[in-house]
Amino acid sequence: MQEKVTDKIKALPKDATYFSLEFFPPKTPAGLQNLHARLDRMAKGLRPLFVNVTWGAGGSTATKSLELASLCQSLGLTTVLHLTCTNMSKSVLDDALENAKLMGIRNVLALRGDEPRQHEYLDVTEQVRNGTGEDNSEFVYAIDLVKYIRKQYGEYFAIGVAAYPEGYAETAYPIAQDVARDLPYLREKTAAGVDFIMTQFFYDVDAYLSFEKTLRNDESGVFRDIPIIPGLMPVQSYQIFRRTTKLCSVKVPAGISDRVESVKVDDEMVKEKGIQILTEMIDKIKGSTETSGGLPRGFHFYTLNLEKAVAFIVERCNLIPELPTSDEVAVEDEDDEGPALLTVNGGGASIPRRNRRTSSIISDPHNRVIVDTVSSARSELQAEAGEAGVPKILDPGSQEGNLAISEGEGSLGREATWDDFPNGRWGDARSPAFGEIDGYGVSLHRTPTEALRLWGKPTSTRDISDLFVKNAKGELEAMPWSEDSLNPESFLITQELVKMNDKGWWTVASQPAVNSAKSDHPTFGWGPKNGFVFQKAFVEFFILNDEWVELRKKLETDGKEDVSFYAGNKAGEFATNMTSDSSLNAVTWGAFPGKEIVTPTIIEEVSFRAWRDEAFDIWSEWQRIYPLSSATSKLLGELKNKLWLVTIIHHDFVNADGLWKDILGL
Ligand SMILES: Cc1cc2nc3c(=O)[nH]c(=O)nc-3n(C[C@H](O)[C@H](O)[C@H](O)COP(=O)(O)OP(=O)(O)OC[C@H]3O[C@@H](n4cnc5c(N)ncnc54)[C@H](O)[C@@H]3O)c2cc1C
Ligand SMILES: NC(=O)c1ccc[n+]([C@@H]2O[C@H](COP(=O)([O-])OP(=O)(O)OC[C@H]3O[C@@H](n4cnc5c(N)ncnc54)[C@H](O)[C@@H]3O)[C@@H](O)[C@H]2O)c1
Repeated sequence: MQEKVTDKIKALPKDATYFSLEFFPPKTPAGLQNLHARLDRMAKGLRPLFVNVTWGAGGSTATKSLELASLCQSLGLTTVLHLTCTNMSKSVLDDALENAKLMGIRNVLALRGDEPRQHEYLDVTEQVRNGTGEDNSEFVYAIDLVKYIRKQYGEYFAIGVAAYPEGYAETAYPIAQDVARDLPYLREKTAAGVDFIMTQFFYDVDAYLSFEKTLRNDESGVFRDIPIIPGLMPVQSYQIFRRTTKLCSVKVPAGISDRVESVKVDDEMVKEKGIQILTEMIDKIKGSTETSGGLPRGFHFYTLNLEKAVAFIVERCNLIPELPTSDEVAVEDEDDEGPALLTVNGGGASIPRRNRRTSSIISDPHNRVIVDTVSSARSELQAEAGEAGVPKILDPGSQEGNLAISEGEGSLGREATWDDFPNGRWGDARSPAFGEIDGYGVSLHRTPTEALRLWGKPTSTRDISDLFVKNAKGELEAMPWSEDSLNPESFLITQELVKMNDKGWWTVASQPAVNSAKSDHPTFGWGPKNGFVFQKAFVEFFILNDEWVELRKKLETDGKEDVSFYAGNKAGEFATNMTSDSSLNAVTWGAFPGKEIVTPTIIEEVSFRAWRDEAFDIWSEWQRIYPLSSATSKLLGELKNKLWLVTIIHHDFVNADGLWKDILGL
């Protein structure tokens, strides 16, 4: 039976610090396998007090979230399962709570999720999935979930809720974020039986401390001695920083934004600056004891399933707890479940020992490197031991070794942090971070009001083409598939994108070819200084079935030598000209002094398939903002069944016009 996080916090000395790590269910099976290794390493090297597992709004990740929660439990990590309550069947909720209990989970973060949808917006399949046949209208706000869990499970679960230090951002209504407006609701929600509060991330520490003070001094007294755990988002990359702060309406104080902006073309420097910024933020919060409620200070990290930045931050801030004494640690046997660890005495170099269960991921090329490294490192170790003539002492704790690996030290560290440059969300599908920005599931990232403002009520394919054309010209800031405006590099191919969209080949992603640019190039640059970066042109777009049949013939004859393509539709049909399902296409790569070639963007079948499903779900998400009987809902519903999503990669990156002129005939 696992512990409640509140009991673990209570057991700490009052002046102690602790931290928690949040993970989301990876999009691909390989991502989950790699997260397993990562979680294991972070559990041993960083020793968080607990971990959180996110939940896709509307129950969209129900199975995967429970799977990940179970993995965390199996690694001995105290787990907080997030749960949302709107737009999903009560039976999904009941199953989740029951499964959580069966797994021994004692902690739930009770959330609302998206705004509840009205009946006239739900189609039949949705009504079945959402259980609108069963009445789930009792769930409108998170407080309803808190009350429900208390009613059904008494004190079994420790219940946490979300709070917003800068005020809740509700773009559906034209009102500014306002802590004072939220306060009565947060008070009521907390009084309904809440044990701890976790906050939205922020970069403005003064705003956070003022929020904390407001809560502690609230005359109701409900916040006086409840754990309030500030949320922190490490700066993983410039793009992710920009995107997440914008999506969550998080303010960035000028001092912080200047520091990140000043190094934005150097990914390593961005990460390093981010580590410094977070370290300073944590130190300031640690130093502010008068609003801590007399409780140990906790910090919650939104990891985005990456490890390097978090490992550095918790180490620099001295948040990693001491190891238990040696008699509390059981020595793991080679046949045990879970990787055991070998450490050279006092040397800080640790070597994960593979066991049967983890051997299945050896088929992954990245992990193959790990295994090779392990065996060579092991023989080095043996040789060393032989020369010295004394056997090395095993240290199964090996916190330092794991920490060094999480921070990227040595060849094992390079393998642990191989996905540390996720340029855009869509790096390598084997990365646990692949394809996500918050782990809350498929979303328009817009409220219905905002979506209507942007995209209106299209009733014909011409209307849809017009929206895509405006987006390609930079006149419309977002489309359902591209939540941000196009990157400056896309303006090199504006004419081509406009032509495609105008003829109804609706583009959602693209890049021009680049036959080498300096890594600090204002438009194409990324990665560390003094490097050179390259790109193959690619374009991804929706196309109507009949036109795809024609285009495919052309690709298979004219383009045979120079292009790879992947195509798929909502019904699950799939087409490619690649001969093996394991072949991949590096479309962006960089050569940097002292480093192997870095390939941050890879297009391959597994990532295409994962994205294809999501891309068609986004059509459904868009459709859902219109009443079911409306012409727009009908149009979007029909279109998603008639379209193919196609990605075409042009390999001859020296010929910058090749894709657009020779292949697509634009
Ligand atoms: C730490 C954290 C973790 C999260 N994890 C997830 C996750 O795993 N999956 C996911 O989908 N989302 C997650 N979210 C996002 C969350 O679901 C959304 O922000 C959601 O829109 C609001 O959820 P809530 O629980 O804060 O809602 P609520 O507490 O219901 O509040 C929502 C808004 O309604 C207002 N309100 C509350 N009660 C009333 C009332 N009676 N009358 C009028 N207004 C009221 C509140 O002031 C607030 O403005 C997370 C957010 C945070 C901060
Ligand atoms: N083929 C795959 O395997 C795969 C997998 C996942 C995601 N994706 C694509 O990546 C996109 C999001 O990933 P990201 O966050 O890394 O992308 P991003 O937002 O960084 O965009 C990638 C590139 O596409 C350009 N772009 C954006 N919107 C466009 C549009 N409407 N038309 C033409 N070009 C556009 C951007 O300017 C940028 O250069 C998805 O929309 C999807 O199309 C592809």
